[in-house]
Amino acid sequence: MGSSVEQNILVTGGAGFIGTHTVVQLLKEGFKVSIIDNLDNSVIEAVDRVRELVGPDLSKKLEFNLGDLRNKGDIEKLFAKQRFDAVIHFAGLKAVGESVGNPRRYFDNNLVGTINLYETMAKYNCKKMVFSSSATVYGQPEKIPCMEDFELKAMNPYGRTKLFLEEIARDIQKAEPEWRIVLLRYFNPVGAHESGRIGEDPKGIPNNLMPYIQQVAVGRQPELNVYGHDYPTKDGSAVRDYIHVMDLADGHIAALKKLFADPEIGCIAYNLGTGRGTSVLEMVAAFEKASGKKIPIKLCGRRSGDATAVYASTERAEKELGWKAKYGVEEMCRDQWNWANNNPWGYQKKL
Ligand SMILES: NC(=O)c1ccc[n+]([C@@H]2O[C@H](COP(=O)([O-])OP(=O)(O)OC[C@H]3O[C@@H](n4cnc5c(N)ncnc54)[C@H](O)[C@@H]3O)[C@@H](O)[C@H]2O)c1
Ligand SMILES: O=c1ccn([C@@H]2O[C@H](COP(=O)(O)OP(=O)(O)O[C@H]3O[C@H](CO)[C@H](O)[C@H](O)[C@H]3O)[C@@H](O)[C@H]2O)c(=O)[nH]1
Repeated sequence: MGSSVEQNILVTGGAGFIGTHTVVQLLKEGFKVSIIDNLDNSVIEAVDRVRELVGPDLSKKLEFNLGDLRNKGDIEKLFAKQRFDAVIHFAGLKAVGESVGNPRRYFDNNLVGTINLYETMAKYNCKKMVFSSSATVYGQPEKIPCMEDFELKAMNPYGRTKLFLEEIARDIQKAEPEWRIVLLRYFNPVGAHESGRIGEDPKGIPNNLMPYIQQVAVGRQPELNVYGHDYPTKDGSAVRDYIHVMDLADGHIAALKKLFADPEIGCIAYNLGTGRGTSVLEMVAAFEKASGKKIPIKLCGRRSGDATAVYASTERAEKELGWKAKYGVEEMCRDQWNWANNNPWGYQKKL
């Protein structure tokens, strides 16, 4: 199982939703992990639970550093004291609506933070990077499934940061061919670790579908607004490619292994999705079945900027990374409910 030589991975944003799940898998695979996170959208309790999940021995290989990527000195401190073999870069802001109202915050955090990271990596000759991109770079795709070589476009400032950061990665690698960069375009990450100990815990009222459904199920919200019921889809609601966060975590391990194994990889994008589309109403029904709870819904108008149907072509990831999603919507809802039921207020003890 474990890697033959113990490789040391810097995980930015490792206290967050996808970060915590990936760190669990990295430690189990035998990697050493250093997290840097400013806890802007996460809590230290999440990292404590990662430690609890992997046990005391593997926990010794996990280090948490409070730091902000916008502050180059915070990154520099880490690189000055240890060698990193690669970086998995999750840290970033991700709320579409907030990015429309406050684009400078998004450009500062996501762009400046990432540029600081590249500068420091280059200085210390660490030139392997796995970057969190998003299906948002496909905009409103003209065709589905989305293939990695489709034309890219951004629909909002958040999406623009992902698009710019993809372009920046391609430019850096072109100018300095020794860089190896994998851009992972996540579709819609949902679910939680099967233990129910870690999961998604958004601050404030959730924007995304599954955290919202989860809060309705535990009584924190009265009903779900279904945005759009007149789309040209099977039931009129919009279709997305939901992917279990543990599958996503394993996708990062596969990407990392590819980075280490393939000197010719250059800078390449991979979709991480299941290749299957599920409508909002189908997701509600699946969650009701998994939880045994009724989710009251209100049919509303479309949410501005939403695409009708988006799902991934998974061919490239399957062929080149040897990775394929294992879980379906049933397991996603089962694990999301297990997390919600055990932690109705997320990582908070009580409100
Ligand atoms: N969850 C999704 O739906 C989704 C979809 C596509 C892409 N992504 C991308 O994946 C990445 C991880 O997403 P997530 O869902 O785990 O989000 P998250 O908010 O749970 O995790 C991001 C983490 O980064 C930290 N962070 C933010 N800015 C930072 C900075 N300047 N310095 C240090 N730490 C900082 C936050 O505190 C948080 O712990 C993000 O880049 C996001 O844009 C997420
Ligand atoms: O309360 C809600 C929330 C969402 N939806 C609907 O559920 C679907 C999924 O919405 P999400 O907000 O969960 O996800 P999106 O597909 O809109 O976007 C998410 O996934 C994208 C990748 O595909 C980007 O990464 C983006 O940043 C991220 O928010 C959409 O049709 C949306 O209108 C509702 O009906 N009610």
